[in-house]
Amino acid sequence: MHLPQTVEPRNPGMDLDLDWVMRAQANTSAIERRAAQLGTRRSVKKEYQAAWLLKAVTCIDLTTLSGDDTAGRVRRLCAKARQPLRPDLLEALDMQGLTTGAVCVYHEMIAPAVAALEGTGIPVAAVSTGFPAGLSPFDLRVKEIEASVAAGAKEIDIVISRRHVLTGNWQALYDEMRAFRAACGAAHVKAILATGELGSLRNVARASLVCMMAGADFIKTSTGKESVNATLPVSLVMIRAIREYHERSGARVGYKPAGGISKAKDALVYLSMIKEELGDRWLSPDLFRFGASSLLGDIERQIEHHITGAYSAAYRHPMG
Ligand SMILES: O=C[C@H](O)COP(=O)(O)O
Repeated sequence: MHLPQTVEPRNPGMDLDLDWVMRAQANTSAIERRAAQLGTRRSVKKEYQAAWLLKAVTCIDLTTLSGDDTAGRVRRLCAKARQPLRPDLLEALDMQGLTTGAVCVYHEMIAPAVAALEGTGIPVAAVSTGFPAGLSPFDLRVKEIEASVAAGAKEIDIVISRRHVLTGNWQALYDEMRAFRAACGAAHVKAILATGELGSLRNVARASLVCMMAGADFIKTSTGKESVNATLPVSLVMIRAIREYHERSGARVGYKPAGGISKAKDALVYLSMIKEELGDRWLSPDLFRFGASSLLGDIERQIEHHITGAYSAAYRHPMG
């Protein structure tokens, strides 16, 4: 089964609508109640879990973002992206063409990743713009994007300037994102909001809208380096901003929770939240990704458990 990856940008953006941005609110207690409900109930019936976990695999941006990354580590990561589960599991599931959604690395690791993924259709995503703090000079941040696109990255994960959000300078955030979008050219752009540093859910809602208005193809929670990374309340706020933006503009923007997602059961919660809040169209690697360095191992263990266990006959069932 071949699962082609799509990297076409799809959000043309729009003029900054400050009234809309300022109207954006987040009812913190209602959001937290809903998040608690999502986090504690069983998200997916047991007999369907293997099918959902296979879907999760296709949506992983398999990531290494460490100071001690080497070409060898990146090649091993790419081998895992090409064949994310053990061969016997893939054969049992008849999923030999299964791949992760992308591989995500720093700029210096793009070349070995591109070489290792040649001919697979798996895109290389590069973190950029002075990741993770985003505090290097603006012109260098733009040049970094251009260099990564020239090196073969098909997706660029930029970090926004948190200070623009914290000071309510929405025009500056919009202009910055617009410039990053332009520098990406045909590459797909994901805007990392670093939500753990934005101070409030209302700021998360407003920053999400501004980045989408400026043309972000995806909005992403975190770099993985903040002290608080992806959470369910933040995800609900961002997903609802995506829905609102789609209703108003017609454009579909993707969602990427990232940072600290390492358990298969958490992946199922995210997928079920996406299904309920945005619908099935978003349950696809072109509109949903997990940014994760250590999720795949647990998914592999859980899939093995499912196909060797009592639910082995049911893994082909549609998601329900
Ligand atoms: O963008 C991806 C994140 O940096 C990955 O975070 P993680 O290492 O906590 O999975």
